[in-house]
Amino acid sequence: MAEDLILFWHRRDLRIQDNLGLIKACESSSKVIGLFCLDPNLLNRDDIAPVRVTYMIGCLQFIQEEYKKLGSQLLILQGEAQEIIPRLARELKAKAVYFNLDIEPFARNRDRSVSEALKSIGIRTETTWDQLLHSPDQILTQSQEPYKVYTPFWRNWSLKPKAKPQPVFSKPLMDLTETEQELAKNIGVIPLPSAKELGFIWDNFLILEPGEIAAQERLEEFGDRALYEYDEQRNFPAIDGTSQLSAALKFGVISIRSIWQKTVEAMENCRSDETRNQIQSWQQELAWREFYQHALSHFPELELGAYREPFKSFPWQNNEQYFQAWCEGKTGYPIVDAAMRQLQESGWMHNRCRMIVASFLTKDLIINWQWGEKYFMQTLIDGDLASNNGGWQWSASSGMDPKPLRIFNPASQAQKFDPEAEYIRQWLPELRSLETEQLVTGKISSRDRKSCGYPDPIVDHNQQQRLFKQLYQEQKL
Ligand SMILES: Cc1cc2nc3c(=O)[nH]c(=O)nc-3n(C[C@H](O)[C@H](O)[C@H](O)COP(=O)(O)OP(=O)(O)OC[C@H]3O[C@@H](n4cnc5c(N)ncnc54)[C@H](O)[C@@H]3O)c2cc1C
Repeated sequence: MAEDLILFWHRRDLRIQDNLGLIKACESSSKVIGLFCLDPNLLNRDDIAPVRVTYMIGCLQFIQEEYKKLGSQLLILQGEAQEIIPRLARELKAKAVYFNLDIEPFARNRDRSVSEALKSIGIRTETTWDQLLHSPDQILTQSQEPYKVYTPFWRNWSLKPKAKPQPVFSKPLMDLTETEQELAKNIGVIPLPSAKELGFIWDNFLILEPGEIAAQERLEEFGDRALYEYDEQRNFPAIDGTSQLSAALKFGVISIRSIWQKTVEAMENCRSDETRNQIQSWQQELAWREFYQHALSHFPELELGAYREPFKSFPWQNNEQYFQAWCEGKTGYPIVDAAMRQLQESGWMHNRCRMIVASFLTKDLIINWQWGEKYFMQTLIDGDLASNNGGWQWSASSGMDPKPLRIFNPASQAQKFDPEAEYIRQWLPELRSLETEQLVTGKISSRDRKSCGYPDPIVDHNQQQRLFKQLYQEQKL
């Protein structure tokens, strides 16, 4: 008897190993064909970063090769998912379409439409949670409500047992027949295009090589080295002290279970509470990722604006020239500009600096955090709705958070976290000749600024901070 044909739809799980939905599909049949949809509803948005698409295409190329090794293939479709997937499934007489669940509002609506369209033609869908250690309905307060504050969420989440990664997957699979192959072509299966062919140009380096091998190697390397000093080093942008795995996590190029397992093994090997705390500090960051995904799943309205009611009508000043200067790294505040140049040139920014530039945009320039949120999505390799929205709302004080007003002083931040100005010099080479003291305090004379071709500060931090506080009080926030 011929094997049932199952389509496995990849989305934020661009890997073969420890992919729970894919494993489930392969348990039900040997004829599993991978599928990825280049959907214009996503690719034509105005907040897509060329660096992110470049990384994603590289990861797709990688799993195409992996499917070939298993004897099957990854089909690339171009078109609206709800239209083209049911058409392909019907033409190929697929028995079912399997996929892993997502929490983003767009994805949830799309998945509903795809599932309904498939159901109407008699094709089953099977779904699995894969991108989180705990799905949103597993972590609730005693009164079965979603958490709105991180610390109690962490207490509950950290105590729950966590699944281990699945054994290495190497089951041989069957491919399409020649006739099925022809049918697929007629439906609109295309060769994998390059990012450039899709209109996204990124000619700089990528902080992480695409594909699951590179992500696993990065995890190994980080786990053997920086993990044991994470808490001490994670706030210093000049130190290579964080994993830089965020893009791999965003696209599911590595599984969250294998990442967690690395921390469990590291905990087992450590001899002191001090080292345990360093590892736990990284676990807490992984929990922030889940906290924001749970929040967006329970409160999809977060995508559209401020969580806290009074912030919905905050009188942002939205000066477009200031915004331009911020984007280009020309505010005249060295730590802010260094961070924005890191973003432009590498498509990634250190977390400490994300907090500094977000505070500067909202509290010093008094510009709506949603402008910054969008700019980050347009430029970040790891741009992710839940984490980015969460990070921006945290910085703007508009989110679910008990401590509402945070204003970072750029000079104090630089003095504390880049005391030798190494990071500033790396990303602002025009300032390399200046004294460290000048760079971290930002106290640079107009004459020195001119001779380095570096702008005067566009605003005065103390003045703007007072103005922001006044506006904040007036809103009775
Ligand atoms: C304004 C702002 C915007 C942000 N936008 C994004 C974004 O678009 N995408 C994104 O992945 N992260 C975002 N973050 C969170 C954080 O800055 C990055 O996840 C982190 O810098 C990635 O570097 P890493 O992989 O070396 O992190 P590590 O320190 O090695 O942490 C490991 C992983 O934990 C997760 N993580 C760490 N910190 C956070 C956090 N604060 N919130 C949520 N998850 C976290 C990430 O998946 C990260 O890869 C944002 C933070 C702020 C303040």
